[in-house]
Amino acid sequence: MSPRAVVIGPPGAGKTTVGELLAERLGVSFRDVDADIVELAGKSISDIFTQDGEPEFRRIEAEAVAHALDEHDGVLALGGGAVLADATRKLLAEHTVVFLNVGMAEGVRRTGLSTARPLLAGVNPRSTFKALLDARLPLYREVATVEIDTDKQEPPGLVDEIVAALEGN
Ligand SMILES: Nc1ncnc2c1ncn2[C@@H]1O[C@H](COP(=O)(O)OP(=O)(O)OP(=O)(O)O)[C@@H](O)[C@H]1O
Ligand SMILES: O=C(O)C1=C[C@@H](O)[C@@H](O)[C@H](O)C1
Ligand SMILES: [Mg+2]
Repeated sequence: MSPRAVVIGPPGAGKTTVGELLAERLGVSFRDVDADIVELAGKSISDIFTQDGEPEFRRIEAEAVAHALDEHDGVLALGGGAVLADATRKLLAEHTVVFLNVGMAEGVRRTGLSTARPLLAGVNPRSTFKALLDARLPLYREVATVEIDTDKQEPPGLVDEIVAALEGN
Protein backbone atom coordinates (compact mmCIF):
# COMPACT_ATOMS: atom_id res chain seq x y z
CA MET A 1 0.00 0.00 0.00
CA SER A 2 1.28 3.47 -0.84
CA PRO A 3 -0.19 6.96 -0.42
CA ARG A 4 -1.62 8.53 -3.60
CA ALA A 5 0.33 11.64 -2.66
CA VAL A 6 2.60 12.64 0.21
CA VAL A 7 2.47 16.38 0.95
CA ILE A 8 5.55 18.14 2.33
CA GLY A 9 6.67 21.73 2.88
CA PRO A 10 7.43 24.38 5.51
CA PRO A 11 4.98 25.42 8.25
CA GLY A 12 2.12 27.41 6.77
CA ALA A 13 2.62 26.04 3.24
CA GLY A 14 -0.88 24.58 3.49
CA LYS A 15 -0.06 20.88 3.90
CA THR A 16 -3.13 20.30 6.07
CA THR A 17 -5.52 22.68 4.28
CA VAL A 18 -4.52 21.77 0.73
CA GLY A 19 -3.90 18.12 1.61
CA GLU A 20 -7.46 17.73 2.90
CA LEU A 21 -8.89 19.37 -0.23
CA LEU A 22 -6.71 17.24 -2.49
CA ALA A 23 -7.91 14.08 -0.75
CA GLU A 24 -11.52 15.19 -1.21
CA ARG A 25 -10.90 15.86 -4.89
CA LEU A 26 -9.27 12.44 -5.40
CA GLY A 27 -11.99 10.71 -3.37
CA VAL A 28 -9.52 9.28 -0.85
CA SER A 29 -8.92 9.79 2.86
CA PHE A 30 -6.53 12.30 4.41
CA ARG A 31 -4.03 11.62 7.17
CA ASP A 32 -1.65 14.04 8.88
CA VAL A 33 1.44 12.63 10.61
CA ASP A 34 1.45 15.58 13.08
CA ALA A 35 -1.93 14.29 14.31
CA ASP A 36 -0.60 10.70 14.47
CA ILE A 37 2.25 11.91 16.69
CA VAL A 38 -0.11 13.72 19.09
CA GLU A 39 -2.21 10.57 19.38
CA LEU A 40 0.82 8.31 19.82
CA ALA A 41 2.49 10.51 22.46
CA GLY A 42 -0.77 11.45 24.19
CA LYS A 43 0.24 15.12 24.29
CA SER A 44 0.59 18.16 22.06
CA ILE A 45 3.59 18.74 19.79
CA SER A 46 4.52 21.79 21.88
CA ASP A 47 4.53 19.63 25.01
CA ILE A 48 6.73 17.01 23.33
CA PHE A 49 9.22 19.75 22.34
CA THR A 50 9.33 21.33 25.81
CA GLN A 51 9.16 18.17 27.95
CA ASP A 52 11.15 15.70 25.83
CA GLY A 53 13.18 17.87 23.44
CA GLU A 54 13.39 18.14 19.66
CA PRO A 55 15.58 15.01 19.15
CA GLU A 56 12.93 12.85 20.84
CA PHE A 57 10.22 14.51 18.73
CA ARG A 58 12.22 13.74 15.56
CA ARG A 59 12.66 10.10 16.67
CA ILE A 60 8.91 9.65 17.19
CA GLU A 61 8.23 11.52 13.94
CA ALA A 62 10.51 9.29 11.79
CA GLU A 63 8.78 6.21 13.18
CA ALA A 64 5.30 7.66 12.67
CA VAL A 65 6.13 8.62 9.06
CA ALA A 66 7.43 5.12 8.28
CA HIS A 67 4.23 3.56 9.66
CA ALA A 68 1.94 5.97 7.84
CA LEU A 69 3.75 5.50 4.49
CA ASP A 70 3.19 1.78 4.91
CA GLU A 71 -0.43 1.93 6.05
CA HIS A 72 -2.10 4.84 4.29
CA ASP A 73 -3.31 4.81 0.69
CA GLY A 74 -4.87 8.29 0.55
CA VAL A 75 -3.22 11.70 0.88
CA LEU A 76 -0.60 11.89 3.61
CA ALA A 77 0.70 15.19 5.02
CA LEU A 78 4.04 15.14 6.83
CA GLY A 79 5.24 17.61 9.46
CA GLY A 80 7.29 20.55 8.22
CA GLY A 81 10.57 19.10 9.48
CA ALA A 82 10.05 15.44 8.59
CA VAL A 83 12.49 15.69 5.65
CA LEU A 84 15.35 16.45 8.08
CA ALA A 85 15.62 12.70 8.76
CA ASP A 86 17.85 10.83 6.30
CA ALA A 87 15.78 7.66 6.77
CA THR A 88 12.58 9.51 5.89
CA ARG A 89 14.10 11.01 2.72
CA LYS A 90 15.20 7.52 1.65
CA LEU A 91 11.67 6.19 2.13
CA LEU A 92 10.18 9.13 0.22
CA ALA A 93 12.25 8.28 -2.87
CA GLU A 94 9.70 5.50 -3.53
CA HIS A 95 6.64 7.79 -3.33
CA THR A 96 4.74 10.53 -5.16
CA VAL A 97 5.69 13.63 -3.20
CA VAL A 98 4.07 17.06 -3.56
CA PHE A 99 6.24 19.88 -2.23
CA LEU A 100 4.11 22.91 -1.28
CA ASN A 101 6.47 25.87 -1.18
CA VAL A 102 5.84 29.20 0.57
CA GLY A 103 8.00 32.31 0.75
CA MET A 104 9.17 33.82 4.03
CA ALA A 105 6.74 36.77 4.16
CA GLU A 106 3.65 34.69 3.36
CA GLY A 107 4.81 31.80 5.57
CA VAL A 108 5.24 34.11 8.56
CA ARG A 109 1.90 35.77 7.86
CA ARG A 110 0.09 32.42 7.73
CA THR A 111 1.70 30.94 10.83
CA GLY A 112 1.29 34.15 12.84
CA LEU A 113 2.17 33.87 16.49
CA SER A 114 0.63 30.45 16.99
CA THR A 115 2.15 28.64 19.97
CA ALA A 116 1.17 25.39 18.26
CA ARG A 117 4.37 25.78 16.21
CA PRO A 118 7.16 25.60 18.78
CA LEU A 119 9.98 26.22 16.29
CA LEU A 120 8.47 29.56 15.25
CA ALA A 121 7.48 30.75 18.71
CA GLY A 122 10.73 32.70 19.30
CA VAL A 123 11.33 36.44 19.29
CA ASN A 124 12.01 36.85 15.57
CA PRO A 125 9.77 34.60 13.48
CA ARG A 126 11.01 36.16 10.21
CA SER A 127 14.65 35.23 10.71
CA THR A 128 13.68 31.85 12.17
CA PHE A 129 11.50 31.15 9.16
CA LYS A 130 14.26 32.23 6.76
CA ALA A 131 16.85 30.00 8.46
CA LEU A 132 14.39 27.11 8.32
CA LEU A 133 13.76 27.64 4.58
CA ASP A 134 17.49 27.96 3.81
CA ALA A 135 18.25 24.70 5.60
CA ARG A 136 15.32 22.74 4.25
CA LEU A 137 14.72 23.86 0.65
CA PRO A 138 17.36 21.45 -0.74
CA LEU A 139 15.87 18.61 1.31
CA TYR A 140 12.28 19.26 0.15
CA ARG A 141 13.55 19.45 -3.44
CA GLU A 142 15.61 16.28 -3.10
CA VAL A 143 12.47 14.19 -2.50
CA ALA A 144 9.81 16.16 -4.43
CA THR A 145 8.02 14.72 -7.45
CA VAL A 146 6.37 18.10 -8.07
CA GLU A 147 6.90 21.56 -6.51
CA ILE A 148 3.96 23.97 -6.21
CA ASP A 149 4.34 27.64 -5.25
CA THR A 150 1.50 28.47 -2.84
CA ASP A 151 2.17 32.20 -2.30
CA LYS A 152 -0.31 33.64 -4.78
CA GLN A 153 -3.06 31.08 -5.07
CA GLU A 154 -5.92 29.92 -2.85
CA PRO A 155 -6.17 26.22 -1.88
CA PRO A 156 -8.78 25.19 -4.54
CA GLY A 157 -6.60 26.55 -7.38
CA LEU A 158 -3.59 24.81 -5.89
CA VAL A 159 -5.47 21.50 -5.93
CA ASP A 160 -6.20 22.00 -9.68
CA GLU A 161 -2.49 22.62 -10.24
CA ILE A 162 -1.44 19.56 -8.22
CA VAL A 163 -3.90 17.23 -9.98
CA ALA A 164 -2.71 18.49 -13.40
CA ALA A 165 0.95 18.09 -12.38
CA LEU A 166 0.41 14.56 -11.08
CA GLU A 167 -1.48 13.55 -14.23
CA GLY A 168 1.41 14.82 -16.35
CA ASN A 169 3.88 12.82 -14.31
N1 LIG B 1 -2.83 28.96 -0.44
C1 LIG B 1 -3.20 29.59 0.68
N2 LIG B 1 -3.57 30.87 0.63
C2 LIG B 1 -3.95 31.53 1.75
N3 LIG B 1 -3.96 30.99 2.99
C3 LIG B 1 -3.60 29.72 3.10
C4 LIG B 1 -3.19 28.94 1.96
N4 LIG B 1 -2.86 27.70 2.39
C5 LIG B 1 -3.04 27.69 3.72
N5 LIG B 1 -3.50 28.90 4.16
C6 LIG B 1 -3.77 29.28 5.56
O1 LIG B 1 -2.52 29.27 6.23
C7 LIG B 1 -2.65 28.70 7.54
C8 LIG B 1 -1.71 27.51 7.65
O2 LIG B 1 -2.16 26.46 6.81
P1 LIG B 1 -1.94 24.92 7.19
O3 LIG B 1 -2.21 24.70 8.63
O4 LIG B 1 -2.71 24.11 6.20
O5 LIG B 1 -0.38 24.78 6.92
P2 LIG B 1 0.56 23.54 7.24
O6 LIG B 1 1.51 23.45 6.09
O7 LIG B 1 -0.28 22.33 7.52
O8 LIG B 1 1.33 24.02 8.56
P3 LIG B 1 2.07 23.12 9.70
O9 LIG B 1 3.40 22.71 9.15
O10 LIG B 1 2.22 24.04 10.86
O11 LIG B 1 1.19 21.93 9.98
C9 LIG B 1 -4.12 28.34 7.70
O12 LIG B 1 -4.75 29.40 8.39
C10 LIG B 1 -4.64 28.25 6.28
O13 LIG B 1 -6.00 28.58 6.18
O1 LIG C 1 8.74 22.61 10.81
C1 LIG C 1 8.86 21.83 11.78
O2 LIG C 1 9.97 21.43 12.18
C2 LIG C 1 7.64 21.37 12.45
C3 LIG C 1 6.43 21.52 11.79
C4 LIG C 1 5.16 20.99 12.32
O3 LIG C 1 4.43 20.40 11.24
C5 LIG C 1 5.37 19.99 13.45
O4 LIG C 1 5.76 18.72 12.96
C6 LIG C 1 6.40 20.48 14.44
O5 LIG C 1 5.91 21.66 15.01
C7 LIG C 1 7.75 20.73 13.77
MG1 LIG D 1 -0.39 21.02 9.17
